[in-house]
Amino acid sequence: MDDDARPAARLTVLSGPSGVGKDSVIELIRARSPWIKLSVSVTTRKKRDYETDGEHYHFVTRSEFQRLVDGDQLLEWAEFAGNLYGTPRAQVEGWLAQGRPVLLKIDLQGARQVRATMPDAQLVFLAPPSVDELRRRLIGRGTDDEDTIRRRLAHADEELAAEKEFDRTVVNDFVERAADELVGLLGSSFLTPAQPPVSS
Ligand SMILES: Nc1nc2c(ncn2[C@@H]2O[C@H](COP(=O)(O)OP(=O)(O)O)[C@@H](O)[C@H]2O)c(=O)[nH]1
Ligand SMILES: Nc1ncnc2c1ncn2[C@@H]1O[C@H](COP(=O)(O)OP(=O)(O)O)[C@@H](O)[C@H]1O
Repeated sequence: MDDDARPAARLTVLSGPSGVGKDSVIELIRARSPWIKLSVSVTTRKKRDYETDGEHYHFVTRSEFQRLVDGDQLLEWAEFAGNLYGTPRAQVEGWLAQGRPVLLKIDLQGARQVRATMPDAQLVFLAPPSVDELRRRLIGRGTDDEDTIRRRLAHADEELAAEKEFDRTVVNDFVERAADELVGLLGSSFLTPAQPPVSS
C-alpha cells in the first residue's frame, strides 16, 4: 500500500472493567509496539507502587486537575470510584496530526465523550473470559483494599452491560493473544508492524 492509499490514523479507545487486564495488555504494547502512542492521563488517584509518575499517569492534586479542566486542556475527563481522570488534549491532537496511531485507556464515561466529540475514533472493549475470573483478577492484583474492590466491582456491572456500545470486543483470555489482537486493530488504521516508522 503506498502512502496515499493508507487510511488516516484513528484514535483508538480501550475500555473495560477494573481488573480485566487493560494495564497488562498495554504494558506488552508499550514493550513491543513502540510506534503506537499511549496517552498518559492525569489523575488524582494515589500512585500504586509499581507505577511511575509521568509514565503510567501524571499524578496531580484536585486543584491542579481543576485548573486543567478550566483551561480546556483535557480532551475528556471523568470521575471514577472517587478519583478524577482525564486525557491531556495537546499530546493526543499532536500525535494524530502526525498520523500516529494513538491508544487511550479510559473508562466508559470517557469513551462516550470521545464517541460524541470524535466520531471517527475506534472504541474497543476489553472483556473478561467470565465475571468470576474478573473478580479473581481484581482481588489477586492485591493493590486495592476491600472497599475499593467493592466499588470497582459495582462499576463493573455497568461497564460490562455497555459492551454493545463499542465497535469491537477483545476477550482478555491470554494477555499476549489479546495484545496481538489489539495491535492488529490499531495497525489496520496505520502501518503494519512489519514496517514501523522510526519512533520518537
Ligand atoms: N475518562 C477517563 N478514564 C480514565 C482515564 N485514565 C484512566 N481511566 C479509567 O479510570 C479507571 C480506573 O483506572 P485505575 O485507577 O488505573 O484502575 P484500574 O483500571 O483498576 O487499573 C479505568 O477504567 C481507566 O480506564 C482518563 O484519562 N479518562
Ligand atoms: N489474561 C490474563 N490472565 C490472567 N491474569 C491476568 C490476565 N490479564 C491480567 N491479569 C491479571 O489480572 C490483574 C488485573 O490486571 P490489570 O492489568 O491491573 O487490569 P486493569 O488495568 O484492567 O485494571 C493483574 O494481577 C494481572 O496480572
